[in-house]
Amino acid sequence: MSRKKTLKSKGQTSPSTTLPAGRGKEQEGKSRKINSSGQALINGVILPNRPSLSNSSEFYDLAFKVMLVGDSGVGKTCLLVRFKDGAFLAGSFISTVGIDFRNKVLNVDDVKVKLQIWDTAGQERFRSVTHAYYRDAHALLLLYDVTNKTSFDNIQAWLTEIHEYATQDVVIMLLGNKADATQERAVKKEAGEKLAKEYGVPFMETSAKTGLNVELAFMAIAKELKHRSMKSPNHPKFKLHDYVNSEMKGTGCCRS
Ligand SMILES: Nc1nc2c(ncn2[C@@H]2O[C@H](COP(=O)(O)OP(=O)(O)OP(=O)(O)O)[C@@H](O)[C@H]2O)c(=O)[nH]1
Ligand SMILES: [Mg+2]
Repeated sequence: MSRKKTLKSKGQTSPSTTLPAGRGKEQEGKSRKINSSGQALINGVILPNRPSLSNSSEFYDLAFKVMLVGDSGVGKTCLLVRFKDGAFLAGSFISTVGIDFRNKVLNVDDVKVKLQIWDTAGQERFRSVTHAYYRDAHALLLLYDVTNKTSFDNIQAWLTEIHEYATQDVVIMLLGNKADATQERAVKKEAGEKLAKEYGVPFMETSAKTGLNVELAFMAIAKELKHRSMKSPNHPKFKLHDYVNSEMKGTGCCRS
């Protein structure tokens, strides 16, 4: 496999992936408009141009799109900032408007895997914007907040939405965030485990505040996507559930 330096021209596909030409169902005809600057608008929200996976100057071998989804306030933006910058956004909560993305290249068993991570707005009014991006996603990190029972109860609805808009083989992982907030905890870890088992998805508790399992969540996704795209009879099968269960740390630790 040759290591590529990415090209800057628009519309090029990555070595590992092709971008679907179409968009999510919701976007078709419904409330999609183009403004005078040529930008796409859904329900009045300006959509950022979806960057090509290869549109960066970083070296990588494989590239994938990962989406963060879940109710507003569960900690999607904080999780991404912790992963990308190793910092925690404490203080006042600034809700994401529309959608944003950050890139990070991980070294997975000597293969450079670039994750383009899309941070979506959890607020209901931006839902149609989020729908438009599901189809391009290779993996979804679905978050709830362990201090907010409603965000946990809404996971089922999120999964229904995912099954409607995302591709069939999208990798899904369930994360119970804010595991550091022991005093305010409203959802037991066992409840998260049970729900994840019901839906057959891997699960872990995370904390954007302490960094608990944050690196692991993204690394596990990167490993799974890498193994899927490099399938070869000589490589032993990667088992995402087993990897997560063996590497996961419980609350009280500060793995980052
Ligand atoms: N204690 C604790 N607080 C957290 C954690 N992650 C996020 N928060 C806090 O939760 C609030 C919401 O975090 P965000 O990351 O902005 O939430 P979001 O999911 O991006 O919300 P939307 O953009 O509206 O969808 C902020 O006040 C954060 O400081 C965590 O791991 N532990
Ligand atoms: Mg946000």
